[in-house]
Amino acid sequence: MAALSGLCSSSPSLKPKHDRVVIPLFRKYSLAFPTRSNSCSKLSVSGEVSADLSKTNSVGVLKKAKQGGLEKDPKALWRRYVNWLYQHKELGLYLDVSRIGFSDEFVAEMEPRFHAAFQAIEDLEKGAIANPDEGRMVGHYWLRNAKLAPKPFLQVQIEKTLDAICKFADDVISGKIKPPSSPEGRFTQILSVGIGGSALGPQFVAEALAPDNPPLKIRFIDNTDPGGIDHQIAQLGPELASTLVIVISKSGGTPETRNGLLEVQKAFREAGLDFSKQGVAITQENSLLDNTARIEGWVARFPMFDWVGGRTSEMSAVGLLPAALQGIDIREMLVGASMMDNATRSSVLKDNPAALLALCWYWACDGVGSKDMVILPYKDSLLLFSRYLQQLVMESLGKEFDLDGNRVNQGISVYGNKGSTDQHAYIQQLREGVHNFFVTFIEVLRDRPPGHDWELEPGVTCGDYLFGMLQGTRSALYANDRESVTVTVQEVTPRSVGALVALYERAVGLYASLVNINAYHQPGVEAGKKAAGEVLALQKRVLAVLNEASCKDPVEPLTLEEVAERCHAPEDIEMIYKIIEHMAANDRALIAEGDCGSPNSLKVFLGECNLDELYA
Ligand SMILES: O=P(O)(O)OC[C@H]1O[C@H](O)[C@H](O)[C@@H](O)[C@@H]1O
Repeated sequence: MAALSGLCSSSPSLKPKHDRVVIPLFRKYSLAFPTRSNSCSKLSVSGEVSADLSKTNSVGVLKKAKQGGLEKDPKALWRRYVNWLYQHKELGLYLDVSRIGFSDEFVAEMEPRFHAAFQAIEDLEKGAIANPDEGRMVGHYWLRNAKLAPKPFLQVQIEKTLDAICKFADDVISGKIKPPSSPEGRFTQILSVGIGGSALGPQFVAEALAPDNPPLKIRFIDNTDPGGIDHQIAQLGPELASTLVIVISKSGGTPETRNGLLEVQKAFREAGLDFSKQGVAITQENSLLDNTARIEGWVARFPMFDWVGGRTSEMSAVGLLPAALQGIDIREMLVGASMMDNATRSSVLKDNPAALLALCWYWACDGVGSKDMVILPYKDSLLLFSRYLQQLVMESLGKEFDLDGNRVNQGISVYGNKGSTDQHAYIQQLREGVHNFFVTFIEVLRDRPPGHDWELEPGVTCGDYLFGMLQGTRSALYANDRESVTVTVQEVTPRSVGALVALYERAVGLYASLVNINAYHQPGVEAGKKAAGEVLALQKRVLAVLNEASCKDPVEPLTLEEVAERCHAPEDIEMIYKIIEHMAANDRALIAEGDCGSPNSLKVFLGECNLDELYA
């Protein structure tokens, strides 16, 4: 036992005697490697996709090497484990890639791609326009080490914002900044309104790190679901008077967030509270949200920077302000991230855990996303890590075109909750069913704070069971040729969480370079938003048509076809049916006669006629 804790501890006195000898991999091999333009079929943006394009994106030896199968000899496997084990001593973080079956030939063949990827990351950190489509720099790495920022004014912005966050959080927690009409005389709750990258990081960190009794408890409105919003507000009850509402939106114009804000402001009005005395905005300067907050005189405003993307904004005000208000040590989060950033700057593959992850992803997914990434933290507090990674990985990597305009339909699907809970849900399929995934186990060595554990049977604690479940599942999956990566941390602390975030941010950036895509834009998201806008515009036309018919005397009920005709949108009849069905279910003064199950039988009119609108 003593030997084990010595091996795994980050305490300097318990360090292993010999450092692992690192062989600079990229000097060892000098195999020829096809250039990117040779290795990828050149297709024009408008060109047809080759059915087998995916295979041309894989390095040549990939398929051949895979046919060899996974190493099963225990001695050879142990050698592989020891040979490839990555350790970050100071962070107490380990990465085991031995259960991914890549071969030395594959590693060698990936060398030129990694060279290019390391160069791209170096350029990005120096301020290159790493998001070419949007002409933006990508600077989330500067947030945890402002000295890296390419311009002095950026450095000042970062440091000033961090100081302002810490001071504001201290003032709120101490009661220096307080709500005007709360009996407690201080803020007790945070209601965070935001979506996507403006919610997922804060949600993950709150679940992972908030103390049992935080100075302020946090709740989230991360959708435009009226039921969900009502639930959050109802749960706050009278504590609305002591709730600090943080509205987070980089663009400051995201509809779901705007709606959440309007709903919360209505609740404040109804409770006789002044929202402006309890509202905080985190957004880009001069955005709609920023201007609203400034004009209405909200309690505080914090900036989001143009060069920080939503999904990599956890170390900006987006993640740091809510965390600080919950009593989480945000400077420690930044230290953890910065230490990991240093490690993942190495251009020696074996020394760079993010590069090792990217290598594993490429191998497991054939460089084309052919397998899903199942994230299994064996720790309840890390439950939301997979949801956080879903956006980070899928919004970054899920791209139709590569940087040369070839249609590649890249991406890696991410899902997972936690172990051992998931063992009683879907691990059956992972072990025996369709083989379309690889697993990432997240192992946390410390079960409980020192002095709190006890043996629930001789020699065995509750945490030993969790440990056994993880190891058992890893072995059972591997025995059936299911590959896995294991990331091990000592404890879930602000430092280790910061490091995990930074590890995956870098792995995504490197992997994006390996497959030659822009990880920092999200053109596909616009399509859904645009379509949603069109639905709402159509709904307004439907209402106008129905109003006109309903103002006639006698009222003229219309069939769906007639509504569609009068909206000049016969091709949208199905959408018109869905609009009417939704409005009818929500007491919108709309009367639908007939059977909703037989749409052609429906006749629709409004229960009241609005003459003002008719003649507007
Ligand atoms: O922070 P916001 O501007 O409100 O954006 C929130 C989210 O909106 C979009 O859907 C983007 O695809 C996400 O990357 C972003 O995080």
